[in-house]
Amino acid sequence: MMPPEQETASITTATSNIGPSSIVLADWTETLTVHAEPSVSSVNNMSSCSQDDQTFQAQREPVLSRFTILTASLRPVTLKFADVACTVSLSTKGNWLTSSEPKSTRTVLNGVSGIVRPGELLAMLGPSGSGKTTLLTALAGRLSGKVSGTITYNDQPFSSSTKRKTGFVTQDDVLYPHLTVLETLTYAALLRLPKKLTEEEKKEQAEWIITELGLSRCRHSVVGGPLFRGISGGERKRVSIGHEMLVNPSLLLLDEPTSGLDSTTSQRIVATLRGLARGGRTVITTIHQPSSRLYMMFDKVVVLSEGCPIYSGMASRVMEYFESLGYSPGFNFMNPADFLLDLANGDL
Ligand SMILES: Nc1ncnc2c1ncn2[C@@H]1O[C@H](COP(=O)(O)OP(=O)(O)OP(=O)(O)O)[C@@H](O)[C@H]1O
Repeated sequence: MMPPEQETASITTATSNIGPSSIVLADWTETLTVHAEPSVSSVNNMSSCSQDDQTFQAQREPVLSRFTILTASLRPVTLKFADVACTVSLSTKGNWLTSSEPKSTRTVLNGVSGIVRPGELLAMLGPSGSGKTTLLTALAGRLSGKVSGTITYNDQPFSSSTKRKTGFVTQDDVLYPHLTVLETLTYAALLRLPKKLTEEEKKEQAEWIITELGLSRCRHSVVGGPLFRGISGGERKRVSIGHEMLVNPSLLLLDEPTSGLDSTTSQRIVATLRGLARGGRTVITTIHQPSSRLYMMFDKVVVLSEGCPIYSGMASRVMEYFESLGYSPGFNFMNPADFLLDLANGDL
């Protein structure tokens, strides 16, 4: 049921809001702007991936030199995945509860394909257990050995260079509960940024992230943990995203960045991700049940049902595609994400 990728249209949609000078990330309490990024045309005119990247890079350089150290290291990544499958072993040996059983396997992903270019935000949708996290982990290069199919980054296999360009925000973030937001990001900056930067420059980058992600109000609050209260869930997610943003990843993958958050905070986080994508990054996120407002911010979606793709392509074309197959929502104004989840659950 998966349609072919329709790339020409996707690029136009994905980049239509890119401005030449600055990008508003999200409407947090502070005014948030991110440095100048590539012009619309630099991404719109892409024809092949490698050519895309060269054009993109060439047009970025003069602009980048005016901005932060973080932006200057950006290297666009085009991620392609084809026929990705993953099988896991279920039981290997018996224990005192169960008798010894023959080794069995389960296919948790099967035949998933897609492409995400710099400037695009791709969302993976599907019911719980459909394989979203597994696919995200595979795309982050963290499932080697268990995955078949092809996953390439600028037409190359995963490498240590790709790893350096990749940020991965997991569902269960690991942050030190006793540190404040400022301390968390400053220590991360001191440890993770290149040695060629001075301590002052590294601290500046941590400050920059705090402003960009609207964390100024809670900069001196402790992160907290299960045993004592700290910052809110949404702020915590933003600290985790900031932690990965510090190394200015060209490829950013996030597992459920909006889980447990109210719709306004979720919208701000997705707007931030979209802003990061518009800055020339390739951004991929899993998401459970996005509202229609969130759905509209996605450039592309991959919809999984029991590990199999039922759609991979432009977010804006999904209804049109399923209507052409004879599936349509019962009424006019249905959230596309709800419709897709009903389909993936086999409820339509
Ligand atoms: N190593 C493993 N061993 C056994 N089963 C696994 C393993 N990894 C994944 N699975 C199974 O694969 C399926 C897909 O898991 P995955 O975490 O990718 O789903 P998901 O769509 O992200 O779910 P959720 O939305 O609930 O987080 C699940 O049924 C899970 O139990």
